[in-house]
Amino acid sequence: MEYVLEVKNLNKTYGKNRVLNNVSLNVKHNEIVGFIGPNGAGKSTTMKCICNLIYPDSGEIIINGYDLFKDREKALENQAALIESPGLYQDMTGKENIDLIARLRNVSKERVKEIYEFTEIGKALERKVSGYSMGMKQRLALGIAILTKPRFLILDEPTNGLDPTGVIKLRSTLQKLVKEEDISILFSSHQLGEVEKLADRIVCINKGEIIEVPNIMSSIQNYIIQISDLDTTLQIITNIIGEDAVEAITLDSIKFEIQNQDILSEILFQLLSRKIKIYDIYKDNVDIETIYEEIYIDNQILRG
Ligand SMILES: Nc1ncnc2c1ncn2[C@@H]1O[C@H](COP(=O)(O)OP(=O)(O)OP(=O)(O)O)[C@@H](O)[C@H]1O
Repeated sequence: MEYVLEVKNLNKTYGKNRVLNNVSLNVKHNEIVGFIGPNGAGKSTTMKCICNLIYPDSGEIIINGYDLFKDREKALENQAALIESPGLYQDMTGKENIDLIARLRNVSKERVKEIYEFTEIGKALERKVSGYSMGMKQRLALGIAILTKPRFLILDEPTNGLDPTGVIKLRSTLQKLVKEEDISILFSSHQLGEVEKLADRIVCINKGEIIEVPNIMSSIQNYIIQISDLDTTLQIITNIIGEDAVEAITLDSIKFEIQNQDILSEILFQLLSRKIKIYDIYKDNVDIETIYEEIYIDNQILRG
């Protein structure tokens, strides 16, 4: 099955306020999708609909092939969610929290052991949750969420409240989930750097509508090249791609933007044939903040 989540034409109004307008998005098998958008854009509302916590006015949600509104139990069986702060029993130990849910859901002893390991909480699993750091609580909650081996995980702002170490650890935990547990993930976040590092793909929402992410992430490639002769190199690259796409950034390095690999080959060929030494060349990725600015700040239509 290609998709673990298909959301089609979701609409939701609160009174006269239309908060979701024909929202459609999907998550493919083994994919991590980042869901971004400004405050009040509709991220949580979309996620709550997917988790069946609220009903949309219209639209379709299919989880692992099961229609959420026609085959609710089967659809939800394949899904786990952390929507608000982890709902853990603070007066119980980490282990007791896991064991309790495992008993309620008939989870095997073997799986429970796997989850102890997964949390990477170690001996502290014997301590009360009230003394845990935010990161430990989150890993525990994630472990509990995946006890029943769901296919799809939905996380609303999972990096909220985590310190930098917690954020780095969460990233590796989620990547491990995709690899080892065969899980696909949809997560929302305001921390653009995190989205960029974690997501395979980004879905943007603004004022209740999904916006196409400009394809600049894949089509534009920025390179930085360090060379022996700045002036001649500038001239060669400018002749090939025009002066707007080239910029000297230090006394011996140049940044340039190309649309396809053939142009890069042409540039390198010409530099080498003019006996210019290339000390270093590397790709400078278009960062997500540039994309965010382009979508939400520079775009007049969206601003209005
Ligand atoms: N229960 C509710 N009753 C009325 N309006 C609501 C309700 N829940 C959300 N809204 C409105 O729906 C819109 C979308 O809110 P939502 O929480 O989905 O945004 P969000 O993208 O998750 O924002 P944030 O990044 O701030 O969490 C907002 O205008 C919000 O005020």
